[in-house]
Amino acid sequence: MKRSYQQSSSSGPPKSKSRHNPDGDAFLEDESTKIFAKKVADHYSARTNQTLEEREASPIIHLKKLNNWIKSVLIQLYAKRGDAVLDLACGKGGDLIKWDKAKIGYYVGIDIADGSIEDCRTRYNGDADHHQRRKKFTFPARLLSGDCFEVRLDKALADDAPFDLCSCQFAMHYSWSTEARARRALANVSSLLRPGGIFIGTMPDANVIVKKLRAADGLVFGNSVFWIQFDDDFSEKKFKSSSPFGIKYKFHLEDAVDCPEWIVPFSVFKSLAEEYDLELVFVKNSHAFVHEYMKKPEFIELMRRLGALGDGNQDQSTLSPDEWEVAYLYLAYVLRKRGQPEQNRTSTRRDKGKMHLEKEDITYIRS
Ligand SMILES: C[S@@+](CC[C@H](N)C(=O)[O-])C[C@H]1O[C@@H](n2cnc3c(N)ncnc32)[C@H](O)[C@@H]1O
Repeated sequence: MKRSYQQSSSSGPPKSKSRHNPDGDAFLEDESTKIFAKKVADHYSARTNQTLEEREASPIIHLKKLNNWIKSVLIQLYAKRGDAVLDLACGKGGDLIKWDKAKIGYYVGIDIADGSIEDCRTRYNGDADHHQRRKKFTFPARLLSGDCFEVRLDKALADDAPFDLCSCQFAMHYSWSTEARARRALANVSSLLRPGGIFIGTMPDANVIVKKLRAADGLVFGNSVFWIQFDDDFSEKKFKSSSPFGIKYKFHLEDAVDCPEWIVPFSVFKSLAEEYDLELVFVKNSHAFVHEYMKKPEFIELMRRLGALGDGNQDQSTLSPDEWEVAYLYLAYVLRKRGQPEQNRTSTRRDKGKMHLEKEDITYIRS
């Protein structure tokens, strides 16, 4: 039975008036939720592609490389040849090469930021890759622009599902502004994954953020590359377990992020996911993730190639302590959709995608 977390929230977060309809289907959003979703979309849409030189000069270049390593490890662990992949909040398509290396069979990417989807399209086509011109991707693709934490995706993607793997990298926390959005996010993942399908992701680690908040003098903390600021509403630094949604903070990461985000208490995420038949395989803070997978030769070699810790040769540069502290703010998770995989899964879905995407091929889904 679905439980609503908002029943006893007479004070404290969330301030939002959104409500989960216990019947399950109708979700109402209030204006402030829409405004914040638009703020997030505008922020990411406005971020332009960097040249290789600009990227290498970034104060968080090694953190970006470390995050790419974490995503690559997740993809290498769970993506199989021929898989149909759904990339929720795909951004500018920064993971396309990783999917290509995993030899997936079909890719659907969706993001709320129109500008990012357009960049993803050009990157997929190989027209304007800012890193290098590369050979064509080997999998057909489809791109959509829309709010994947608000819109029902099962209808928009009826011809593309079921997916073998769903990925949501550094984005699930944007769904946690209200219970309705958090549920929509998980309902979308669950309804689109096949039984036995895998959901991989990365998001902020609420335990670490709250611990740092409590250790700080005021409501702001950070270092040379990031700061996090909570509103006065949270001056007591206490969070009710009955109100786990809408705990907003402002996140600034040099050369990357500057927008509102929401705390995702992992225990709530885990139990809400179970309501949608998604069972936890593992969760690991990024530090523990690095320690665990840096024991394996293939991932040590991948780290060397990506250069997150420097290239081990003449290059003396490496991840700074401040970047390593930012890495600690994140965790990686893997969930599995309950049920047994079907023996003979039909794969007509790859015919739905194209190998070259025109502007008109992008589907705009609006609520
Ligand atoms: C930190 S970026 C990560 C992008 C990509 N997943 C990656 O790892 O490179 C967060 C992304 O989430 C997207 N996003 C935020 N809210 C969203 C929503 N409601 N629906 C779809 N995408 C959303 C942003 O537009 C942005 O591209």
